[in-house]
Amino acid sequence: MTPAALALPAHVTQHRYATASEAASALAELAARTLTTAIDARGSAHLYVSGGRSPVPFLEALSRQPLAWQHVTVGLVDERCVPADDDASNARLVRTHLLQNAAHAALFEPLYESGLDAETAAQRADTRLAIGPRPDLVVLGMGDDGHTASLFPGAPGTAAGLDPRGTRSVVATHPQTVPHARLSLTLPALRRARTLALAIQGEVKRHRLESAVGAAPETLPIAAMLDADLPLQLFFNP
Ligand SMILES: O=C(O)[C@H](O)[C@@H](O)[C@H](O)[C@H](O)COP(=O)(O)O
Repeated sequence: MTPAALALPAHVTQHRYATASEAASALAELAARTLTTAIDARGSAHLYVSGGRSPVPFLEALSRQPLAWQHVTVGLVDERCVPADDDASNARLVRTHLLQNAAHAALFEPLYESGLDAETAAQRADTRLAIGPRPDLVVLGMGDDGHTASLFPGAPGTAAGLDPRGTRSVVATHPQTVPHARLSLTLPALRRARTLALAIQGEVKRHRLESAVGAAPETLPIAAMLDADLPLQLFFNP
């Protein structure tokens, strides 16, 4: 049964599904359409994905989508400051679950350079992204605490990352609730996306997202992504 609509503003387009598998397939189809449209229009496409546990079905479904993957560059919205072969690495997650099947032909741009401290790595990534093209699709997740990318409530670095007038594309954050320093795309960088999607699951996240409407981004960073001038494609399953 399709879940009830979430109490969100009208500019949030809601795609609600009974199961994680259905939601993942639908998001993968949106991604394939978006990337193909970008390639047809500009000859290339740039996709930025999130890490964590819940994106795996989406990444696996997207890897099987038949499109001109050789013209697609895949990036990360955030990363843990760990070696690329660490279980916690989002680069490892993407290499394992997305860069396979048809999508093996895509170009991958990691965010973190192993061995660097978080601040130096953030500056290096910022330099790269600052001159990069607009993302065609950014796919965000959200933690139970309302963090998105690696912009965690109250964490050192998050305020700089949420500054709508900030000039950085990438910041280092140091959340106390997770074991590793992080790199995160900033709000201005995320808002450059031509298409922005958010995929969440379960009632805890449903209520956290609904409570973010009108909330201060410092307390609930996901609130910054609910601005009226930022169309958002929400994918939800219980
Ligand atoms: O590196 C990360 O952990 C993600 O980018 C992060 O922002 C994620 O989207 C949320 O933590 C939700 O994670 P789950 O989907 O595993 O709940």
